Amino acid sequence: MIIKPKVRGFVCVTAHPAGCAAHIQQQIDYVKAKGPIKDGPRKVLVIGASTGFGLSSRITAAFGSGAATLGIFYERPSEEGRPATPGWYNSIAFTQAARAAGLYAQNINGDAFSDDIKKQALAIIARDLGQVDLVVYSLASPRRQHPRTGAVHKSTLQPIGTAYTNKTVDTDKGIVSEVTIQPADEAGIADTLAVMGGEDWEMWMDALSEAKLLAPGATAISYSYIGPIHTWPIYKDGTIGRAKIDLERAAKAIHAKLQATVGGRAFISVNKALVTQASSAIPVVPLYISILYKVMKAAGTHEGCIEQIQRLFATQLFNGQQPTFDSEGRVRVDDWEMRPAIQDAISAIWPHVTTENLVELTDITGYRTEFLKMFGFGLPGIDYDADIEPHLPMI
Ligand SMILES: NC(=O)c1ccc[n+]([C@@H]2O[C@H](COP(=O)([O-])OP(=O)(O)OC[C@H]3O[C@@H](n4cnc5c(N)ncnc54)[C@H](O)[C@@H]3O)[C@@H](O)[C@H]2O)c1
Repeated sequence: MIIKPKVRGFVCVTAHPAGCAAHIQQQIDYVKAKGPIKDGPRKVLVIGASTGFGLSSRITAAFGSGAATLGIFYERPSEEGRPATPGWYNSIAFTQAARAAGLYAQNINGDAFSDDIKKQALAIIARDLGQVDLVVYSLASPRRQHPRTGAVHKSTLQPIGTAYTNKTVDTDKGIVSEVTIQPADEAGIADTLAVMGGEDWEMWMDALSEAKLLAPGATAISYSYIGPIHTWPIYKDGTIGRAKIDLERAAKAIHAKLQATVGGRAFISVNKALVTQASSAIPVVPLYISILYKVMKAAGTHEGCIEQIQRLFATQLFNGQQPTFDSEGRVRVDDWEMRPAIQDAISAIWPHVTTENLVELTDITGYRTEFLKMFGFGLPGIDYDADIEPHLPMI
C-alpha cells in the first residue's frame, strides 16, 4: 500500500508505519545523546504510552535509564485498505527497538478506564516485573465509560460561565477566523471531570497498591497544562481546567497514600503546549502554539515532547535531583514557555495575525511539519512513494 497523508480538519486519517518508526528512532537517539539518567526508574507502567507525552516518558525511561516498560494505550489496528493509527505503529517500533537493546517491553491495547485492562496490567506486572517503581498517567481521551456505573462520559472543550470569542486557525487550510464557543452546562463540566479528572488515576494506583505491586519509594506522575491568558477561558478556566484541578486533587491524595504505604511520591508536572493529537482538537490553542513555536525557536528555547520529558526526568525526578515545586506543589517544565519575555512577544503578535500574514507572523509551517510527523510523514530517509505493508500485528 502507498500511504500518503489524508488530513481531515484537525486529524490525519492515515499513518505511515516506517515514518512512525523513524520518528521513534529520532526520539531514542535524542535520549541516548543526552546520556544516562542516573538512579532512574527500573520498572515502569505508562498509561497512555503510544503518543505524545506518555510515549516520550516511555522512551526516556527505557533509553535514558534502561527501564523495563509496560505500555497501555487504545489504538486502532489496520483494516482492509486502511492503515492503523500512529500510536499502533509507534508502539510496535518502540517495542522492537527496546527489545533489540535488551530491554523488557510489553503492551496492552485496550480501554485503560476499564476493570478488565487494569486486571490484565496487574497480572503482567506480577508475572514479569514483580513491582513497578514509576507509574506515568498520560491519558487524553474524549470519552470514558465508568467502570462502576456503566455511564459513558464525554469530555468537552468549553468555557465556563460565559461564551468565549477569540481568534483561531484552521491549521490545514491556513484560515484565521473568529470562533465563539458556548459555555458548558453543569453536566458538561461534570462529564469532562469524569473523563480527564483524577478518579481513574486513583483507581489505577489503588489497584496496584492493593495487589502490592508498588515498589518501595515508587513515583506516580501525571501531566497538566496551564498556559497564558490568551487560552485561559478555553483551557485553564474551562471544562478541561476543572478536570485538571481534580487531577491535582488526585495527585495529593495519591501522594499521601504512597507516603504512608511505600514511602513513595506523586505529583503533577505542568508541561509546555505542544502539537499532539489531543491539543490539535482544542479551539484557539493551535494558533497559540504556532506563535509560541515561532517565538521560542527564535529564543533558542523550543522543545518537543521528548525534550520536555527528558528534561523532567534528568533535572527534576531522577539523576540525583529533587523536584522544584511551585506554590501549588506542581513541577513546572512549562517554565520556559511562561517566561515573561516569551509571553510578551506572543501578546505583541497575537492581535495582528490574519490569514494573509499567518506564515510570516507565526510558525504555522513548523506546526504543520510537527503535525504530519506525528502520523509518520515528512521523516528523512523514508520513501513515501514506495509500497509498504500497513498490516502489522501488535507485539
Ligand atoms: N499536548 C499538550 O500541549 C499538553 C500540554 C501539557 C499537558 N498535556 C497533558 O498530557 C497528557 C497526555 O496528552 P498528550 O497531548 O500527550 O495526548 P495524546 O493524544 O498524544 O496521547 C494520549 C494517549 O492516551 C491513550 N488513550 C486515550 N484513551 C485511552 C483509553 N481509553 N485507554 C487507554 N489509552 C488511552 C492514547 O492511546 C495515547 O497513548 C494529558 O493529560 C494532557 O492534558 C498535554
